[in-house]
Amino acid sequence: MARTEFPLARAGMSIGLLGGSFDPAHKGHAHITREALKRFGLDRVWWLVSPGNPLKEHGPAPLAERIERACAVMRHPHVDVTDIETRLGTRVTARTLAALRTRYRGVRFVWLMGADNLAQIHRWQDWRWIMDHVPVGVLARPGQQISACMSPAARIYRPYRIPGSQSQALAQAEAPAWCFVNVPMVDISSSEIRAAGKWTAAQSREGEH
Ligand SMILES: Nc1ncnc2c1ncn2[C@@H]1O[C@H](COP(=O)(O)OP(=O)(O)OP(=O)(O)O)[C@@H](O)[C@H]1O
Ligand SMILES: O=C(O)c1ccc[n+]([C@@H]2O[C@H](COP(=O)([O-])O)[C@@H](O)[C@H]2O)c1
Repeated sequence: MARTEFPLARAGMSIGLLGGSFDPAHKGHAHITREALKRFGLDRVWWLVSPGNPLKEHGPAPLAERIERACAVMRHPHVDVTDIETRLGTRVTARTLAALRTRYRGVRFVWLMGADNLAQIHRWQDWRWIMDHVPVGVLARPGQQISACMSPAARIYRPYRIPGSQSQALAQAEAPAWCFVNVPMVDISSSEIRAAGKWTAAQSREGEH
């Protein structure tokens, strides 16, 4: 369900944060969210529907539109679709994470992302702060395996990698800690949907390709 305020969370809970443009949300997002809940033993996942990726030149569709679609795509009792970054007034992930850690003392946050973002994270603002302060869960994405595993972030933080077989330990681990899980993959992207010029309900439902 969509949150119109900051979600509640108790100290000790582990919450995965999936940030994204969600322009639009699709079944790949829903799929990695379900896998992350299982593989990283998370209590909840919050989708952070971004006001706009700091590295993308063109702004996304209006936030309300993207949130509405995200809510249609992701229906799960342990997942919240949120506009937290707009409420915090930040679109830079390191700032978002710092603000959430202050606001939710005692909550264990895990940053979630697809393998394509592990390949690029070294271009994000204060990316080393993210890696040094928040456990990171990376989910396989078609065609991204090699670039992710050879990336600067993967190389620099190799000593802190938790094997996929121990993924349940990630949320309780002290950062730096990251884990790549080789989950079954769903080959779909928002850019592909935008290029096709339409969004259909079938693109949102898991199991339909
Ligand atoms: N099919 C997928 N498999 C694995 N991870 C995915 C998939 N689609 C999106 N993600 C991840 O979800 C997060 C949000 O993705 P985003 O909203 O940018 O969707 P996208 O499909 O990558 O969009 P675009 O094509 O516009 O770049 C990112 O961490 C991204 O890596
Ligand atoms: O903080 C940054 O510099 C930064 C640069 C690029 C992307 N991000 C975040 O990465 C997440 C995925 O972005 P996107 O547009 O690929 O869905 C989203 O939460 C963005 O805010 C963050």
